[in-house]
This record gives sequence, C-alpha cells and structure tokens, in this order.
Amino acid sequence: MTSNIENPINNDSDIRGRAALALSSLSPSQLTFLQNLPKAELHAHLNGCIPLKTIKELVDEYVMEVDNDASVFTTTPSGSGSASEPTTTPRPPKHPLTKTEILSGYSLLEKFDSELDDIHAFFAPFAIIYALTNTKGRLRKATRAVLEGFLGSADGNDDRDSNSNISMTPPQAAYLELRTTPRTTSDMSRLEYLETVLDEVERYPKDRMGGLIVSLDRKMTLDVVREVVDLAVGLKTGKRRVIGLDLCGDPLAGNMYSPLLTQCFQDARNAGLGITLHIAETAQNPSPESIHLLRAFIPDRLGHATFLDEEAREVVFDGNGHGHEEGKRKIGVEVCLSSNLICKTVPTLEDHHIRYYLERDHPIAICTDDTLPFRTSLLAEYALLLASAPWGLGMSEGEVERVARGGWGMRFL
Ligand SMILES: CNc1ncnc2c1ncn2[C@@H]1O[C@H](COP(=O)(O)O)[C@@H](O)[C@H]1O
Repeated sequence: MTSNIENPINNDSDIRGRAALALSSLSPSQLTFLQNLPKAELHAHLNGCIPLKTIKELVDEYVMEVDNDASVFTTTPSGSGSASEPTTTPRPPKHPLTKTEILSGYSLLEKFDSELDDIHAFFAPFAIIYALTNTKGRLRKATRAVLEGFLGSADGNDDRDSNSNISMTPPQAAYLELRTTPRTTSDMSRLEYLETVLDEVERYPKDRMGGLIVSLDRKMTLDVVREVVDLAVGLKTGKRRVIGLDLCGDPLAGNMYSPLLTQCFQDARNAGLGITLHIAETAQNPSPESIHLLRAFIPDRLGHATFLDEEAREVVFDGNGHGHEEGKRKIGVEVCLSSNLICKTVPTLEDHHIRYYLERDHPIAICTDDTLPFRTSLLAEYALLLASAPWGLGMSEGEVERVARGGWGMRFL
C-alpha cells in the first residue's frame, strides 16, 4: 500500500510508505511533541538526501548544459583541474550520462515507490545523482538544499507567524552531522569537492550543523582511501569543519582486512576524527569481518549493525576502549528504520533490531540514511516510534524522548 501525504515540516519532500502512514496516524498533539523534540540527525548521506524538487532543477540545468555545449560528451583532458591534482589523474567526462539517460533516470527517481528487490538494487540510482552533482555549482546547490531540508535556512529566517513570531516550518533536526564521499569529477578534485560542501556546512552555527563526516566507499582503492583520509585530516587540522570518518558503500564490496585500511582509521582517530562504520548491514556480511571492524577500526558509532552476532554485540555493549579517558564506552548505533525496511534487510518493523537495543537501554540515534530514495524525513522516522500499531512501535512520548536524548549524546562534538 502506498500513501502520499504532505510533509508538515518540509513541503518539498514527499514522504511515502510506512513512514507516511505512521506520520499521518499521529494526533496533532503527538505531532507537536515530535516537532518540538530536539532531534539529532547523525546518519544522512548528502547525495541520498537531495530533495526531489532540487533534483528536478539539477536535471534541467544538466540538460541545458548538454544542449548548449557541443563538446559535452568528450572526456575532459587529464590534469585540467586544480593545481593540487596530479596531471596524470584521468578526469571523468563532463557529462557522463546522455540527456536521454538523465531524463529517464529522473523519471525512475520520481516514481520510486518504496519497493526494492534487495539492498544491492539501492546503489544503482546514484549513477544519475552523481552525474547531477559533478560540478561545483550543482554540488553547492544540492548541498544547500540538503542542509535547508534538515535544518531550515542558515540565517534562521524561515517563515514565521506574523503574530507569534513562531516558525511555521520548524526544522527537521535541531542538530545535523552530514556525510559524503568525495569524488574526482571533470570540474573538481576530491579536495575541491570537500571544500565546496564545507563552504555550505560552515554557513551554519556549529551547534546546529556539527560538521561533515567524510565517507570512504568500500569500493575505493587503497590509494584513494589514503588520499581521502589525508584530506580529511588536513582539513580538520586547517580548522575546517570535518568531524568524522565513515565507511559505507555496497555492504559486500571490498577487502576490509588490509593493514593500510586499518592504519588509515587509526590515523583519522589520532587526528581527533570520530569514527563511524556501516557494519553488518546484510545477513551475508561475515561475522569475523564485523569483529575485525570493531576491534581494528575502533569505531565510536555504528551504522545499521543489523546482523551482529553475540560476540560482536558484546563489544558494542562493553565498548572497545575508544573513550580513552573514561575507559570503555558503549558504541552507539545509528538506526535507519525505513531504509532497512525498504532494502529488505529487516522483514518488518516489529522484527527490527531497534527492539533489541531498546530493551537493553543501549544508545541509539534515529536517522534517515537517504531521504530521497526512502521517501522519508527525520520527523517521519520518529513517527515510526510513536505511532500505534500497525503503523509504528507504539512507544510512549517519554520513551521516545529518551531515545532522542540518547541520540543527542552520540554527537561527534
Ligand atoms: C542503504 N544504506 C547504505 N548503506 C551503505 N552505503 C550507503 C547507504 N546509503 C548511502 N550509502 C552511500 O552513500 C553514497 C551516497 O552519498 P554520498 O555520495 O556519500 O554523498 C552512496 O553511493 C553509498 O556509497
């Protein structure tokens, strides 16, 4: 069943499926409670959270560029980018997808209707989104839209009721940590990609926009991993708002046992970056790999953590020594309900591992993951906690508040 309701927080994003049903089942007072609850969004991927309306604008810009540029389907010559880019680095084409491909890709994104065969099907649409965010201008625009979608405008001048001066569009999140994977494109080196995103991030005060988490894709070569970690550390040292390192991408890709990868995570940690890992996202992720990630990469937080076995869960509950001064500290779990349901890594909300962590009062953060493909919002994810069965878990307001407080305590600040 598909329902399509208007998001009371952000009219640009349409919310569908279970999250929409949970949201629309709430009473006005429950909705107000959720809106006013200080919520921290800690697991949101930039390119997965671009509002559909912005995607449409980017498609229009892309198509116009293709129409106006006779050389658009040629590869940009090597080394034509910034001075920081080695001249031998091959640059991808300026317009990697044809007009037809972009337009049909857009119509797929537009029609996307909460049905995926499995999690692997989820990664395909990023080829379209990545083509749209491959210039500084389009990336800047996408980043701004994502930040405004979660936090409202940087200057806090959102629509206000003229009598009460109360904001008509309270932000989704009171606090955000956004993550993204830096890419080399025809227009940007990885450094320029990160600088473009950071310019937008730093328009917000730090108590609202905590900072950027730099993502490593499991498919990256070790050379690229090293480059990205060095960039993240260098930017942090240079007082840019980089606060963490993430491991993401297709959950079954890559070799996680490389000593160089371990070294990179240690270097990031030593430089003061928080560590978060997508871990045990599918039933096929081997248990020894999860244990290795927990012990060698010393994460502060975990994304999904759906299929951890008992040994791994013990590390998560006991901590792995990452809170050096205070001794061991529990490893908080970033929970993305709609994402897991739509990717079918969890069969039903009732079977979701959130229950396991809730029963043990373990810190969790409710997060959206990718608002665009999962057609959700942070408010809607919280609605899945508060709404009564069959749409939600039927938690009390006190319990939901406790969860939000736990997530707040997991910030990389
Ligand atoms: C379903 N859950 C998930 N599991 C693993 N990786 C995910 C993900 N959702 C998103 N990404 C990762 O984030 C990238 C898009 O944002 P950025 O280009 O980084 O901004 C995707 O290409 C994928 O690598």
